[in-house]
Amino acid sequence: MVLAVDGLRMRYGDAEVLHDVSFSAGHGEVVVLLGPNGAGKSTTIEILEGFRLRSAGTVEVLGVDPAAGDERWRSRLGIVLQSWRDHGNWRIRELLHHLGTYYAAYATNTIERPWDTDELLAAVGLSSHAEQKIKTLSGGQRRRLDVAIGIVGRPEVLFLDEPTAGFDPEARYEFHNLVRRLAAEHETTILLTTHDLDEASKLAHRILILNAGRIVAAGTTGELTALIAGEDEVRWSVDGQHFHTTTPDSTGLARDLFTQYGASVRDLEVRRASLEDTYLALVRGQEVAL
Ligand SMILES: Nc1ncnc2c1ncn2[C@@H]1O[C@H](COP(=O)(O)OP(=O)(O)OP(=O)(O)O)[C@@H](O)[C@H]1O
Repeated sequence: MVLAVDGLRMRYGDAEVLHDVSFSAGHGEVVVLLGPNGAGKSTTIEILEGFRLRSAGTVEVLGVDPAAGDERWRSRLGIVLQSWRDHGNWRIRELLHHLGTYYAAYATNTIERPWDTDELLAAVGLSSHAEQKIKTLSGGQRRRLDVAIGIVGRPEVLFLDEPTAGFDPEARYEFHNLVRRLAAEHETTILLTTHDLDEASKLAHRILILNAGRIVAAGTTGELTALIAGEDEVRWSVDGQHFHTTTPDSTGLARDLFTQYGASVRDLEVRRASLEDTYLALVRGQEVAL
């Protein structure tokens, strides 16, 4: 296992913010941590990065306890924090090149380090800004640079804390492709936090829903959606009259409609219970068939 977390607990003073969190992830797996503000996502990720010391439980990242990770171990991780602002006067290409030199000593027979600067600029869509000073970038461009800084050392594990906050739809789409590529071609294990359910659905091999410091559900989008034994919403029209109902068997309803009204059935629309329904039910503490 690349990530192995068992019985993780975290306390800030008297407040226990993580209670018995356990999960694992293998090579090339994309795991998404979803949860409301204050659920403990950043705390979890910061403990795995070795930035915070846990109160209890066992944690291993690439077989090493993050509390005891050395430089070689750190060189195998990529980290994109929620936000950091510095290096404003550096130019984009210079900074990436400079940061990359740190990783050269940690290249292996199978992993070439660092990532070639021009290839990296192209991968994050910053080629045309390479000579600009960082302080002149827009918010979304700055976030792309954060991602580039996170992956310049060709990490085996990548931690991304809300990486797409501020991205426009095209940047988000390209970023999703990049994440898939890193996982599929480079076998990078990725732990990502987001508030965007659509993003979680698109990227995750597995979603962990964290609420008030506990994992309240884990699984694929399909598995999580199935937890809500929801009724589908069905809309249609016949001869210009619009209808709307809910049913647990939308396929059967559609079959009956076509048998009865044939080609007069128009505008048929079925909305299945979504990840959003499950998520909202879980974080509002409603009963869900776990
Ligand atoms: N340094 C700290 N000292 C005390 N409490 C903290 C500290 N850092 C975080 N907390 C508390 O721990 C809890 C979890 O915070 P965390 O930042 O991990 O949540 P999150 O899920 O990442 O939230 P968000 O979605 O808002 O980023 C919150 O209640 C927060 O107030």
